[in-house]
Amino acid sequence: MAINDIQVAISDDFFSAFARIPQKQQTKVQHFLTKFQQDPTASGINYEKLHQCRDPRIRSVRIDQTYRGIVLQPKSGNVYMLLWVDHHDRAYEWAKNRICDINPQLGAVQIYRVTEKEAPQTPEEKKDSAMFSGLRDKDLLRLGLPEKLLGEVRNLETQQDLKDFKESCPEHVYEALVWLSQGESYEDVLSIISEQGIQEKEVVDTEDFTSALDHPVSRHKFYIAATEKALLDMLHAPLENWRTFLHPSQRRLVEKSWSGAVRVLGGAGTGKTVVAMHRAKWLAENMKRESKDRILFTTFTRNLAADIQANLEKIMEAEDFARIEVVNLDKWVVDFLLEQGHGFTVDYGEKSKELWQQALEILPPELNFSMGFLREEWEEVIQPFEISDLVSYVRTERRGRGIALGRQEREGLWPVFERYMALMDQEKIREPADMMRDARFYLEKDNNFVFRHIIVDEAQDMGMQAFRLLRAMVAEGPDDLFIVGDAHQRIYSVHGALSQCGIRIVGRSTKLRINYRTTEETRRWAMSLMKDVFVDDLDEGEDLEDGYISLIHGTEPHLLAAENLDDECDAIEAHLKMINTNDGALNACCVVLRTHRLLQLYSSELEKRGLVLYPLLPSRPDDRNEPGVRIGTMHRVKGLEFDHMLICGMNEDAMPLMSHAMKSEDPEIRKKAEMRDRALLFMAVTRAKKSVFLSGNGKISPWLNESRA
Ligand SMILES: Nc1ncnc2c1ncn2[C@@H]1O[C@H](COP(=O)(O)OP(=O)(O)OP(=O)(O)O)[C@@H](O)[C@H]1O
Repeated sequence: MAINDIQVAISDDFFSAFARIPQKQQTKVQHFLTKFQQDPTASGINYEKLHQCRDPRIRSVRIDQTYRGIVLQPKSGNVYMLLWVDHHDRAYEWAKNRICDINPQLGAVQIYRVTEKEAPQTPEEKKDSAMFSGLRDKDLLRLGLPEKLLGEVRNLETQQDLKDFKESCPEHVYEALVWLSQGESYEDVLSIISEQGIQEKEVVDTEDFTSALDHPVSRHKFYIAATEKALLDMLHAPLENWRTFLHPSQRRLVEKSWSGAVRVLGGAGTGKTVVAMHRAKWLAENMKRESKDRILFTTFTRNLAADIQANLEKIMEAEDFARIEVVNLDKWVVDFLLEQGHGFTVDYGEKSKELWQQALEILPPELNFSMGFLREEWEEVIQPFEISDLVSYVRTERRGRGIALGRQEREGLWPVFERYMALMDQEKIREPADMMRDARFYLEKDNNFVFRHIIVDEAQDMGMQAFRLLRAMVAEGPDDLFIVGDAHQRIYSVHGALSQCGIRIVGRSTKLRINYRTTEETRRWAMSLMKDVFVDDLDEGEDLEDGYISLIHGTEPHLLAAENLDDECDAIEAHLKMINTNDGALNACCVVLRTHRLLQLYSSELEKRGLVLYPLLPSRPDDRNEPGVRIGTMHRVKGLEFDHMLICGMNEDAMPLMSHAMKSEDPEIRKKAEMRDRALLFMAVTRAKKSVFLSGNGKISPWLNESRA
């Protein structure tokens, strides 16, 4: 808010237009905005009425001789809205058919475009072939459709018509139309949007822009700078809309006090990380200044934690940011245990294989179980349920195991597990899950709640020990835990249901549904991979795939089955060259392979063809200023995004990978291993913003075949 209670609201379109004008004019716009924000009524600001403009409130303002800003000046009140900036002619053209008003049903500010000649608006006139012929005018208006667009909506017949209409339509109405066009019922769409705080109001003052700007839909569109500095920072920041323009469904989750732990599900690219970051910011900003409480923002992977830390620092004041610790959970545990004098080091599998071999020496010969089976029993039963003696082992239900074990077999197996534990003690090492358990014991012993709030990203990859530890790190109460995740992308851990770990989310569970990253074509292809499989909801229920949409469109994923490796690599090279010609920037392309062996093979093949490659390494962040096609294993791209994804080497033995788990005697373990690879492919595909290319050679992956059928 500037002086004299004058409000200057700036639309997201204005920022996009600003980013496109030359630097010289950008500087002039900044000078103009500083003046404008101080006093939009100053005599130096020349408001000019546009004669051909459909909206009588729209004016142009002079930036310099050739550039103009487009402003809305309501008849009454102290609100000024900046809508666009451009070269004189283009600015006038933009403004000509634009209308900015308050929707009489919802009370939100909307910007939309009417056609030169509005379609005839005979009430209830409907074509049978029209997409929304089943709905009455009043139903459409209830969704917030501006009355002036009713005729156009009545004329929409195909998906393409709907796509073309996107530019004219307010975004939240377009979302509702897309849901309807995908077969969601009108009632379901109403309930999705009312969940976002978008509801019909009984009384709306269509001249009260001050109140209307507070509506969640308006806040998704307009930015009100609190200070001059905030405005200038906003102009200087690269244009990343998520920093400011949260979708109503996202804002609702961020700015709310919850009575306990919250779970947020959402498909790939629906902004879970964005929401989690804004949640941390909101919590920090709403703490009492003198409070010593701390917030933990934790993730599964180290790289993501580093990214989030850098992003939070950009969007927060230093004083608030200082209250937040951003760290991946493994690292927090290691540091915490070190402080406690725990004396064990974490082993990520380097030493444990040898210890298993030693432990296996005492397995009675009549029990013919492989090392793989024993390790699975350890990871799926002993470790998560913290079994520490034979009596408990014999009594355990062994959920999720496909091979039954009788009492005698368990009695025979138990000494092997005991020996493995003793060897670990002797070597002073612990597996990551055991480190988590030990950390929890320390916390529980001292009743030590280290944090006031905890935010968890990538929760699908946290196992039971992680959830139990998180529960012990924060006292149960309002806003204690905020957990976001998507089990479609579980590529590491054994599933730990929240409720089994003491985390109660009943009545505080919600879903993000709009995909901001991938195209609708990619989203659907990825979803088809999960068509007939059970995907959990991080708890004991199922995450149904209904109700997700993407508002961006592109090409269908390109699938290629080559005769041999040479042909496949030639096709990859040709595809990359085509992208380079059409879209530039090879550094926004990423090639991924299932294994390190395949990564080496394809890297050398592609280099032979003269392509410059930039390997993705765990030790360094991806620096997009460096040239080269990005290349890495599929696991390496978790949490990242690229314009174009190329998923190569999709052969029968690579996807799903014929790993130990896939060869397990236990059908449940095979099923889980296959599911992990499906999730891995799902995750890799959904890293793409613009296009996806999938290729294999010889006998190709059944997943490429299935989707080609
Ligand atoms: N409100 C928003 N406005 C604009 N862009 C957004 C918004 N929310 C999210 N995005 C963008 O969408 C993309 C995906 O966001 P994010 O990484 O938070 O999603 P996610 O659900 O965590 O994804 P995944 O689970 O696939 O890793 C990012 O490019 C982000 O900047």
